[in-house]
This record gives sequence, C-alpha cells and structure tokens, in this order.
Amino acid sequence: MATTAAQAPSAARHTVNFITGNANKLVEVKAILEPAIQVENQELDLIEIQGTLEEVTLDKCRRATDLIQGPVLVEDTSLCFNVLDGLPGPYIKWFMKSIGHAGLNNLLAAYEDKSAKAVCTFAYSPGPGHEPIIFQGVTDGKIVPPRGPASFGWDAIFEYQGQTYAEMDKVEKNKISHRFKALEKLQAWFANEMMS
Ligand SMILES: O=P(O)(O)OP(=O)(O)OP(=O)(O)OC[C@H]1O[C@@H](n2cnc3c(O)ncnc32)[C@H](O)[C@@H]1O
Ligand SMILES: [Mg+2]
Repeated sequence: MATTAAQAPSAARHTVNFITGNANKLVEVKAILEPAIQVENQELDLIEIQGTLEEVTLDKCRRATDLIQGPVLVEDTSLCFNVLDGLPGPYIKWFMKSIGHAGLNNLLAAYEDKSAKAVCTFAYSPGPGHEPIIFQGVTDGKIVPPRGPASFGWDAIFEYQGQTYAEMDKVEKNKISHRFKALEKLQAWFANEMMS
C-alpha cells in the first residue's frame, strides 16, 4: 500500500531504545524527546566500569549493544564537585546510596567552594560493529542542604539559580538540565541524519 502524505512524517520519525533501569530518567527523557523522537525502554542491569565519564558511558553502550544486538541509547549521570576535582563524578550513585544528601553536604563542609556540575553523558549506537556517538550536557550549580521532594536522586541538594532541581517544576528542570542540554545535541544529530 502506498504511503500517504499524512503518514510520511511519523513513519520517518526516529525511535530510540533507551536502556535504563531508572524510571525518573526515563520520564525526563520521554518528556524532552517525544513526540519528535519516540522513546522505548528496556531495563538491563549493566555493569558499570571505573573511568572518565565518557569511558563509563561508552562501555555501558557497548555492553548494551552486545546484549540487544540492535540500536541502543544509554546514559550515565555524574555529579562533580569542583573543589574535589570532579568527584564523586560517575560514582555518585554509590555515594548517594551510602552517605545520602547529608553526607554529600558534609564532604564539602571544609570548603567554601560548594560549586558543582551536573553532567549527563548519552551514548547512541546504531548497532553491533558501530562506534557509539557521545552527547554530553553540563549544568553548573551548587550543593546545598536538601530542599524539595527527595523523589529523584540528588535533585534536592543541587541548586541552580536559587532553586534546587527538586523545587523546580519538572517542565522548568527539563529546560535547563544537564539531561536537556545533552538531548538537544542528540536531537540535532538525529535531525541531521534524517537530512543526509
Ligand atoms: O540504569 P541506569 O541508566 O544506569 O540508571 P542509574 O540509576 O544506575 O543511573 P546512573 O548509573 O547514571 O547513576 C546516576 C545516579 O544519579 C542519580 N541521578 C541521575 N540523574 C539525576 C537527576 O537529573 N537528578 C538527580 N539525581 C539524578 C541516579 O538516581 C543515580 O543515583
Ligand atoms: Mg547505573
């Protein structure tokens, strides 16, 4: 059957298979990308290596590609304290689990500089045998005692222009977040792919 003009744009739309076990990430990625890019999800428990933000994400992407045997999108989130040369960085998940919001604040108690960077590193692979492509977004803020709901990771202790991520309306967070900035680059790359 011939494709009608009305069907064409949606048929040409990209779909990504976002591999994550984190429901909050998935909600944000969908809110930012859809409807331009359709987001599907598979949950895999991927081993995460030690290394730079890029190395950790690239390795995660290669492992996901091998398991899925198809196109995948993965993401790794870091919270980097400037005075600690970027730590906890990609190990933030384990710091959150072990010492929580109070412990993360205490790590900076000896320093005046509470500035931090939220970094989102996405890697997209078209499938086995392809090198993954990296899209990174950074939002600068500072670490503060928790304010707002504690429903998503370290949102309550990361302050951006006077408000913690947790205090912000979700729509507002998704306009300035590290995740949004990385996905802007991904969207531009997909748009370019569609034209070539
Ligand atoms: O399956 P994956 O995608 O790996 O999901 P994850 O929860 O293991 O996520 P990461 O390995 O990227 O670890 C990042 C940690 O930072 C938290 N996190 C990620 N994005 C966040 C955001 O926008 N705001 C607050 N916390 C966030 C997240 O809950 C983890 O504890
Ligand atoms: Mg993880």
